[in-house]
Amino acid sequence: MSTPLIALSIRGLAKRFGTKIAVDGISLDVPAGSFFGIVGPNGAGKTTTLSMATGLLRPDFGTAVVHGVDVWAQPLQAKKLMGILPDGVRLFDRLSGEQLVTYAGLLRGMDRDVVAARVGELLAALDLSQDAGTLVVDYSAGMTKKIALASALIHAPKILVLDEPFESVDPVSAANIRDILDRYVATGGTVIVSSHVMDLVQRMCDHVAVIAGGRILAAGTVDQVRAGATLEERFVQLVGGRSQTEGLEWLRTS
Ligand SMILES: Nc1ncnc2c1ncn2[C@@H]1O[C@H](COP(=O)(O)OP(=O)(O)OP(=O)(O)O)[C@@H](O)[C@H]1O
Repeated sequence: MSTPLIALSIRGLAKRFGTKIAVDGISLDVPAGSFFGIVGPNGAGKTTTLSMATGLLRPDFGTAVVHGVDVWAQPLQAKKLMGILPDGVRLFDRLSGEQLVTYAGLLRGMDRDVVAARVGELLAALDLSQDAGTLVVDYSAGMTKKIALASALIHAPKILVLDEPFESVDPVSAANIRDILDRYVATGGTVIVSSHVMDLVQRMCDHVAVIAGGRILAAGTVDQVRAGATLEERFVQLVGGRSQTEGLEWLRTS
């Protein structure tokens, strides 16, 4: 069997905030054309890792290479290859949804006519056409997530890195987004998603990495990692930390 092409290669990424080690030397290969899930408990280091891997947060140590391009040594070339949906996005929210996605396309150096056509299609696919003219500051949380996703897709990148893309998104929109991502992967694109929803990751992704305490606890195909159990069962086994329900005796109404 030939070695798979690697879309994203992370080596020894580490980040400390004061005394807190958020990411403690993470190495990971994401095969090209894979749908790769990143899961882990709150505070595990997922966002910090993805931010360092996509050029948003400078690592203390380590490297990230996207399709052979070093993210920190050649940021412009690397960013052309990536579409990023960061967590807690701060958008230019005094623009309308349509203006924001158009701006994202023009920033990428795309032709104005192509941008206009794609913006229309993206807004329709994400059920935002009705609100194309509404200012993003007036969007709901789910609508904001979707318009940020549209901005990440407009230039048809080779790799998509999506931090919690389904958070706050309604089930119909989530199904539409999954269809869009499935089609993108089927045509050779690579998707990396972080999520807390194990069931979703198990159904949607072909690969997964479990992160806790800034380290990788397991990584591989979903079937390898879950090893016969459900991903949720395996996650709880690996991560531990189910808290006792003792205590909180005061939390009752009678
Ligand atoms: N800018 C920052 N300053 C200080 N500490 C930070 C900063 N960003 C993250 N941390 C800390 O680093 C650790 C990892 O945070 P991170 O946001 O990467 O976790 P996460 O896995 O994405 O969590 P969640 O699932 O809750 O979104 C946490 O302990 C967090 O408090």
